[in-house]
Amino acid sequence: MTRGAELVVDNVGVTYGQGAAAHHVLGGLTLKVEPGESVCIVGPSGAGKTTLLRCLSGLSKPTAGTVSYAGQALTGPHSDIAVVSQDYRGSLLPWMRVWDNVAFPLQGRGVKRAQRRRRAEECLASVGLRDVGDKYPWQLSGGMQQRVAIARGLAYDAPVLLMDEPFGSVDAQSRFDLEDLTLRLRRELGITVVLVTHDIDEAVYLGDRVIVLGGRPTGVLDTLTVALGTDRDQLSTRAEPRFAELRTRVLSQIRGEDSAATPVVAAPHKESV
Ligand SMILES: Nc1ncnc2c1ncn2[C@@H]1O[C@H](COP(=O)(O)OP(=O)(O)OP(=O)(O)O)[C@@H](O)[C@H]1O
Repeated sequence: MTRGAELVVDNVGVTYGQGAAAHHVLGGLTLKVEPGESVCIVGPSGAGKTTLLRCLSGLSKPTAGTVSYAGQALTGPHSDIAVVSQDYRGSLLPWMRVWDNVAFPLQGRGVKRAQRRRRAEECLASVGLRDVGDKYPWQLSGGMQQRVAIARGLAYDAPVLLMDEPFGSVDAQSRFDLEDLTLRLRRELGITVVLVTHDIDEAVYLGDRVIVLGGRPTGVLDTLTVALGTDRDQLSTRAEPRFAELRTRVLSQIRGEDSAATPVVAAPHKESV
């Protein structure tokens, strides 16, 4: 079961500033995301991953080219497209109870309170959180708060979920749990996931495809198909030789990009960018 429609980025360019101060971040960037696909986007810091995600969400308009959804150019936020960001602390409203935070997007649609509450509880249950609806976000752990942010992304019943480095601020165990949650939600709800991450292992673990960004201005450097099946497991999938091959390929590309940008680079301790 897949839902939603194709997202297409066609020859997109984004330039910040003007004249001598112009900074051409994205240039001629083209990619397509199929309904129900999980696509992970990696690239060096400052490559423009967040900028690209903002264009995909309709929150930013490209300077050149088009982003379209279901064959229509995006001119603003679309009700089919939900966004989950890294900064759950900034995105959850501390004075609202958890269920109200989750149901917040539905208020603007005129959904009645009782219905909002029911939907919020459903979404909280689907991210493994029950009996926390009446708490406040600050009464929950970081991992739980990020689950609440994901539940809010689901509240709209949007078939497309855009996630910007969503698990960057949680501990390692919560991160694994949230990765598995993302895989499960995608499988059960048939949603499309586009996820930006600095963690190459995470990109390979979660993606049907990994898109590597790079160049000046940034374009698509490589697209890897991750043929690791849909049933993935933190231990056995990561131990597969194919997994190691893919992460090595992505890492070497990103390291190449980094060393092109800065001649002196300290050796990273872990495979993240
Ligand atoms: N609103 C803005 N105005 C001016 N420059 C911006 C703006 N947003 C981003 N930039 C610049 O565009 C470049 C790309 O930023 P962006 O946040 O998209 O990169 P990123 O790949 O997501 O980075 P990181 O991996 O470090 O989060 C950076 O040089 C950044 O300083």
